[in-house]
Amino acid sequence: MAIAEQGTISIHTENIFPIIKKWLYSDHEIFLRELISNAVDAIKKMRMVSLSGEYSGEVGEPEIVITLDQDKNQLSITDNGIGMTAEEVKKYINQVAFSSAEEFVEKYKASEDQAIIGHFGLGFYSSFMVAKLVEIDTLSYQEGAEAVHWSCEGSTTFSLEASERTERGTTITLTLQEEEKEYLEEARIKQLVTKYCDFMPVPIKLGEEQINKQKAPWKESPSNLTDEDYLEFYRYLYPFQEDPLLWVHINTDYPFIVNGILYFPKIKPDIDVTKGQIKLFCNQVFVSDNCEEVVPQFLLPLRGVLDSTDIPLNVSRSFLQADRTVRQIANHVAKKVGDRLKELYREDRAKYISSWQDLGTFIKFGSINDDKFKKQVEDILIFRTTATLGADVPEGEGQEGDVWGDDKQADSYCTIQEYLERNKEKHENKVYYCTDEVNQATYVDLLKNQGIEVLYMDAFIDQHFVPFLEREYSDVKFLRVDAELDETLIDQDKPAEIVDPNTNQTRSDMIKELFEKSLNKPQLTIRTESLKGDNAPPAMLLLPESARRMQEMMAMMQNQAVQFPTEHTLMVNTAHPMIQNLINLSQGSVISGSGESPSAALSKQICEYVYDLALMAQKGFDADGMKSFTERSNQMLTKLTELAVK
Ligand SMILES: Nc1ncnc2c1ncn2[C@@H]1O[C@H](COP(=O)(O)OP(=O)(O)OP(=O)(O)O)[C@@H](O)[C@H]1O
Repeated sequence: MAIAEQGTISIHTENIFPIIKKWLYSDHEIFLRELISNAVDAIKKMRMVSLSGEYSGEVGEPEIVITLDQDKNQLSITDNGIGMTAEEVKKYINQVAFSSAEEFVEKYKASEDQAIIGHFGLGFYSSFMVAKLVEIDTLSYQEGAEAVHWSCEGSTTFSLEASERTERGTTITLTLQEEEKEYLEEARIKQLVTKYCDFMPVPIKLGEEQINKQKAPWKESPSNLTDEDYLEFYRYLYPFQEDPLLWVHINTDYPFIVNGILYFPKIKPDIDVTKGQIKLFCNQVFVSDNCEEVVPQFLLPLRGVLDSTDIPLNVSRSFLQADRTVRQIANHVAKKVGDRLKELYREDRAKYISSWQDLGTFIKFGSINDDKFKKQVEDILIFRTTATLGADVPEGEGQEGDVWGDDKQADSYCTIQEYLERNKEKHENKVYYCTDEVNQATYVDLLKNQGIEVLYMDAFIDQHFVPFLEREYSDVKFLRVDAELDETLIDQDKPAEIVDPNTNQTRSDMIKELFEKSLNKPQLTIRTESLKGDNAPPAMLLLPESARRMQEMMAMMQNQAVQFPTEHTLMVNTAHPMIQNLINLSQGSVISGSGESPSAALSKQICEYVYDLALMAQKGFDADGMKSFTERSNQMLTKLTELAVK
């Protein structure tokens, strides 16, 4: 079809009112935030005009007063700001979406701390979400200005007339709709002022009483704040919570403006890392608790306040995420957080270490999630080690409850790089780690006694962090202490002694066979080695790293507890005197009638017992295992006592 007509689609203002009323903001309560923001702006503008010398009269103490009139069903907000002339009312109020803020700021070139809140020229109209009648009573600061009264009942018609007002400033009076009467309750208004306007820089009064805190600590210079000030602010924002570990004060005005105080709380295991607790402000006006779009995910466990006029807050979430400035701000905040951690590491190592349990979770989570952050913190990512590296903590500084315990003996911590460097000669590109200090104690001891250093990776997050480290250090092998025997633990020099000339069997072969027969578990691999060191146990279980990981992964995917791997190795220490005795015992010549000799039966029982003990060192027993272990123990003790009394 040929184009018959072209034109411009016209929008009628009549259509705009219902939209404002219904959909401008889904939350009706924010009308109060908008009107108070306008009042604060008017007061700031007055100060600016006065500073510019354009106004020489008294500015007076700034204040905003909220009045509630139950009888008239009215809520009003009065400020002693700049006021408006009839011309300004026509220009700024009648023309919806024509904000004077840009124009004003351009004219007076506002300094940063005087920044104006309003930008869009729609905030005022949000009052129609709750009011059936809105009135403005205003007198401009300008010489010779006449007070005016504007009123509108939520249609496109308004009336503008002269007013009796004699005081400079503006009063906005809302006659509330029937279903919005909650805004006549003092408690509701106080709650809203605390939520949105608590830190606005002008006293807000309900009658005689000031109901906002007014001071915004994040706008202060850090040098003016003491530790107690920071803690007090935290307790105010998050009452009944444990004090934070540390904080970072962000004060940036180039290339974007962002102020804030972020706190590191103690991290609870049940913390929801998808929900942020940082409060977003725009020019000291509370905007939202949803900081998920503005700060990188790994920073979500942090708490506190971020305030920026450069975050476009009236836009959709997806737009926010894609916004370049927002991304820059997010990166900047992350960098500041990293810097603060590095500063603590440098300047107060003892505190860093004593807070490591919480900071570590955060730093590891951040490293996994953000490459830039990882690079920033990799030199301060530490692990507790079995090596004694000299005191990280000066003598006498240990406190009860600190990681180095009551005996003031500091645990040592080091980075992966330091570990690798230090152990290069002994075992290049291998990291031995322990995930459970209690259950893996035997293995850790064995390695420690042979001078092999072990790192503790026993934090909740380490299960995910070890695979991450493996990707990072691709040529390094990470071995859990029970995964493999290090060559240095094995006495290689012991000659394979042939003890049975008929079969050519060595002692090791015989031990292996004895255990295989006695235990009769096809999935269990028996391995024999002669271990160095007097304290080496008679036997221990080895869980191959890859099989164990696979099991852990499956358990995680199915949301089940990790099962003990059925495929494992019982490593029998042929150098242990008990194992050596066992061979002699199994070959014992006592034959009693038909069947097994008593000594062979006893050696079988001891084999089972040795396996029990090795299992117990790893994971403990289930109910059946415990029962047979107790039975076996009692039988063995009975035999021992029989021997003793003979
Ligand atoms: N209490 C007041 N005193 C003086 N001028 C006011 C007052 N309230 C509103 N105005 C004027 O009306 C204009 C429009 O206000 P409105 O709240 O609609 O938009 P805004 O504050 O500029 O932007 P936003 O939509 O972000 O709130 C303001 O820019 C200001 O010039």
